[in-house]
Amino acid sequence: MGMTIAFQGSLLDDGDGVGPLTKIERKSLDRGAWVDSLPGWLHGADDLFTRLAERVPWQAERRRMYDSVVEVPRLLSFYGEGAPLPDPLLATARTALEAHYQERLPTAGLCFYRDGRDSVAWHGDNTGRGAREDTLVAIVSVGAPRPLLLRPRGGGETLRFPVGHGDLLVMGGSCQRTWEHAIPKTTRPVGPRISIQFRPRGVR
Ligand SMILES: O=C(O)CCC(=O)C(=O)O
Ligand SMILES: [Fe+2]
Repeated sequence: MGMTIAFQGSLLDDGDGVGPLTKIERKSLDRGAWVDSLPGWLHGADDLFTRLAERVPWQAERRRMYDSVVEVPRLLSFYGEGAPLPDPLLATARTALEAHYQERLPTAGLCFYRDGRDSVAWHGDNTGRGAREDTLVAIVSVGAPRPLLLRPRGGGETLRFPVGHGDLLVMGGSCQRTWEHAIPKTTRPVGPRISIQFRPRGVR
């Protein structure tokens, strides 16, 4: 906690930085899952969007689906353990999250949703130990908001969290095993959004 206060002070000077995580709100979901959310957590989010859009080596990926090869409907970039993050503000965000949750979050996955045709289908981040253990996935969003949807695996009410412009959303507990999340496609005109997912070792 002392750490949180220390870097807040040092970052307020130039407008960039993160707010106090003490204001985060937890919503308990059933089956041992929870979601923490803090809108507008990251200051300077719009400039960060511009920097990331320009500087990150974005990749279009193709995946095999049955007999055909399909383009993944978003651009991706992955910063594995030890890889320097593409922006100092992301390093600040990670340090704050690690201090708050008392857990190392050494990998960062970045997704670029260019427009409403880009999306991510229903899934849990349960490759690796997320398949069996409780995990934490912290998502920082910059650019235009898109709804992140959450629903219990096997059916149930869908929850909707609009995320963009510096919002923080953290999925925890059993969330990756017992719930699924998605960013649905939309035909409405929407601006581009970049999502940064911080994860513990062995979670993907
Ligand atoms: O764009 C997001 O915030 C979600 C991305 C996601 O679920 C994933 O990459 O696993
Ligand atoms: Fe995910």
